[in-house]
Amino acid sequence: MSAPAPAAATWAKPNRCGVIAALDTPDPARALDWAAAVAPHVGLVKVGLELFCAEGPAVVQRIAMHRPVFLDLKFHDIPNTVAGAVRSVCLEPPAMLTLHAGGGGAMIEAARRAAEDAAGPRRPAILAVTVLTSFTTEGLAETGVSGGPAQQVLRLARVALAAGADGLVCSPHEVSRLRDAFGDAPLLVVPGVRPAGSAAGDQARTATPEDTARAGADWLVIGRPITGAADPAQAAARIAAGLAG
Ligand SMILES: O=c1ccn([C@@H]2O[C@H](COP(=O)(O)O)[C@@H](O)[C@H]2O)c(=O)[nH]1
Repeated sequence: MSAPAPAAATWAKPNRCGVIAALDTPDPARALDWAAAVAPHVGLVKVGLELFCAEGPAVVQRIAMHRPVFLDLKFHDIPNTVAGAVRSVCLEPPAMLTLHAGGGGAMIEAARRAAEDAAGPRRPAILAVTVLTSFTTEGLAETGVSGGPAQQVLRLARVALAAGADGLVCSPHEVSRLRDAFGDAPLLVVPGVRPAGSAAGDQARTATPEDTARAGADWLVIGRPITGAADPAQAAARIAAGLAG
């Protein structure tokens, strides 16, 4: 096991684009094995709905022994309820947490305030998920949103950043447009990343790690290309080396 990380690491914008490994499994032992294996090669590890719903908050603390945790539960509810959920997860604050930008400015402001009140300087970064990376233009139109993902991502980003979000979750396809519109300050955390030759699976708006980093991403969220590899540590090391190069 690598050296224990603080239960809640403070977050900051990285100097260079880094990797967050998504530990998507309902099995805590497997998640802990993956976390230990990839820890030397990644900046954070992601606990998402699958693991959190299976194991609850206790698993977050165990995973955080390896790397700081990006808690990706994508809150979306009325402001009062989201503020309560943020206070609950801030009993042991993760490094970053997510909510849906579509929840609106009042919800995001309430989340930010709750995180500050509950965790002070140890508060997690508040990241607003814009348009899920599995959406195509057609899929988005089915939900009543015309104009395509890029336009909607920019619209939601404006709301989220004005309401106090520290950063955004977007696909590789929107990174450079967000940088043009909002500059360097917002954290851009980007799933839908696929090393050359990896299966896209259900991801629709994808690009390679190198191209996504060049576009201006801060963190790449990568799951199956790492956890589905025969050797997850080697897969993570290869991606990290590609970014360093
Ligand atoms: O728009 C989004 C928001 C979050 N995710 C999460 O990222 C990982 C990606 O996993 P892969 O196996 O590399 O596809 C996964 O945990 C999602 O919940 C996303 O994909 N898109």
